[in-house]
Amino acid sequence: MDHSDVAGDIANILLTEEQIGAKLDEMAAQIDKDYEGKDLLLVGVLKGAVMVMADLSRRLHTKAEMDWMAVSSYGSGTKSSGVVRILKDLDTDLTGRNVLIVEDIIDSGLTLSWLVANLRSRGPESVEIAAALRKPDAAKVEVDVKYVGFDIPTEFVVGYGLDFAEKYRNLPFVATLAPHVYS
Ligand SMILES: O=P(O)(O)OC[C@H]1O[C@H](OP(=O)(O)OP(=O)(O)O)[C@H](O)[C@@H]1O
Ligand SMILES: Nc1nc2[nH]cnc2c(=O)[nH]1
Ligand SMILES: [Mg+2]
Repeated sequence: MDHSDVAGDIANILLTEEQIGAKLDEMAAQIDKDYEGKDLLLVGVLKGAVMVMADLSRRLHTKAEMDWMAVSSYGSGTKSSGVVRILKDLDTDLTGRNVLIVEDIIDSGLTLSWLVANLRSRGPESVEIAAALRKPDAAKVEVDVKYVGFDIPTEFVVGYGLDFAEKYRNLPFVATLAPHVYS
């Protein structure tokens, strides 16, 4: 195996591509029910949410717009700094809109609690959250999540949009990394 092959860096696969796909089917069906007859604006949080946005939005029958925000609280490390910065703001005016924030993971909850408050201050009709993953035991602030894929243990995971130092986002599954990767 050469050093560009990621297989040797994976310790444990927590969620397979099939498991993620089946869960997104359920989440999309529920969102379709809840937003029937309403306008829907999906707000993806770059960069981690790219995969879940692509896969969840393509399962919806509801007419939806998409916009993107980039906020960062992690930098290149594995711990949240608690400081959220807007790196790229929305292009869309949220006045009167039904906003559904699409996220890859809720860990401490700091990113989303900040983001929900920020978006709510812009005069939307509603703001809800859809997240593929959540770490219940890592919560530092409670975040009210309407649609959640999987609750996972408090371990640093990569794949399906989630990176370590910008790598591993392109893995189709969610996994932990082998210890040698961190040293
Ligand atoms: O609940 P929290 O502890 O706040 O963590 C969750 C956030 O951290 C990650 O983003 P990150 O800031 O690493 O940027 P990225 O999406 O570009 O990887 C992840 O994509 C969430 O947005
Ligand atoms: N890659 C990655 N980013 C995160 N951001 C918050 N929690 C995590 C995690 O477990 N993995
Ligand atoms: Mg993110």
